[in-house]
Amino acid sequence: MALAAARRLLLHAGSRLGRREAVDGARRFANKRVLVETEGPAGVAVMKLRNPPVNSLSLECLTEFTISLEKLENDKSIRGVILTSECPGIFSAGLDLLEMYGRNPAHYAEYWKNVQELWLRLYTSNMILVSAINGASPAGGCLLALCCDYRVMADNPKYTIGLNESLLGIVAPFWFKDMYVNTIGHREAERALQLGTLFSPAEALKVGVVDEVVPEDQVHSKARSVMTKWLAIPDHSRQLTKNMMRKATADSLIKQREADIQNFTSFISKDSIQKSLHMYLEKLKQKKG
Ligand SMILES: CCCCCCCCCCCC/C=C/CC(=O)SCCNC(=O)CCNC(=O)[C@H](O)C(C)(C)COP(=O)(O)OP(=O)(O)OC[C@H]1O[C@@H](n2cnc3c(N)ncnc32)[C@H](O)[C@@H]1OP(=O)(O)O
Repeated sequence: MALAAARRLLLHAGSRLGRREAVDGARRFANKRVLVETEGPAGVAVMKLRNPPVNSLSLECLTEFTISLEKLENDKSIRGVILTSECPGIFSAGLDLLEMYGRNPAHYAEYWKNVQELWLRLYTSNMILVSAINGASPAGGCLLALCCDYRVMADNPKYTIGLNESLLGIVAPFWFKDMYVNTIGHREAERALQLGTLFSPAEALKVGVVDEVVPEDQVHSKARSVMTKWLAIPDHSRQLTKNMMRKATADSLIKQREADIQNFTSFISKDSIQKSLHMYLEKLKQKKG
């Protein structure tokens, strides 16, 4: 209930801001953790995640992300979205570990429902989505990128991307796995999921996790030029084709959303899984020295 009210408030606040900030034909609206600007080719919005330090997908961040996407979907003048990050060196650290650790089952269920919601919206969006991956992109960060129609990654060996859940002692759910298989094929996905591989940009390009790797200062211009190419395709034929390619994968989650929430909740509540997450969080802390 509280979340629904927050959602209504944010939608309202976002539209007021959108009107107030219209300058020279460029428009912007912002929630606290997501900034949306329309700039560059007509009909294109740039969506920037800004949830420092690492753009982890907290419940608030997921909610704001979903609302921003909903607003763009409802704006018939927008045909494409470039998804990127405002946090230096980080695209997104993925799901917020603190939402999955030390909470109660009701919280886990609420969190997972919102993860599902964002994924379904992104993966089945009628808009053209291009990701400009300008930093590290593990797990849920990689998931965001995989939802896009095209992925451009910065050529910086410090940035890695992949579904690394197994390294945390957790398991990527079937719909993460399905999308990985759809993108890189069964054998590569099987190996990368078991090993929790985080690919360098060059490796990611080789296996097909990303479509293009460019010098860091060209990620945004390349994403824009890719977008221009995709915009040249008639929307109706592109959208029907996208739907044909993605519907079965999305439907398999839609058919069992409740069961998936229950699976997640009981899995993440297990003592052994909480212990693994605790150890992983400690490791992240120790890394700082
Ligand atoms: C058949 C039965 C199966 C049943 C299955 C059921 C289904 C179960 C499904 C369960 C699956 C759940 C899916 C999860 C997907 C995820 O996305 S999990 C998250 C994975 N993310 C990561 O592993 C990233 C971890 N972070 C990093 O590697 C690094 O932080 C970074 C490379 C992103 C950035 O490095 P750096 O710039 O050096 O920053 P740090 O000092 O490491 O971090 C700063 C600060 O942020 C905290 N932090 C980092 N990541 C996260 C995160 N994901 N969530 C929350 N917080 C994070 C980090 O701890 C630091 O905090 P402090 O400053 O120390 O407080």
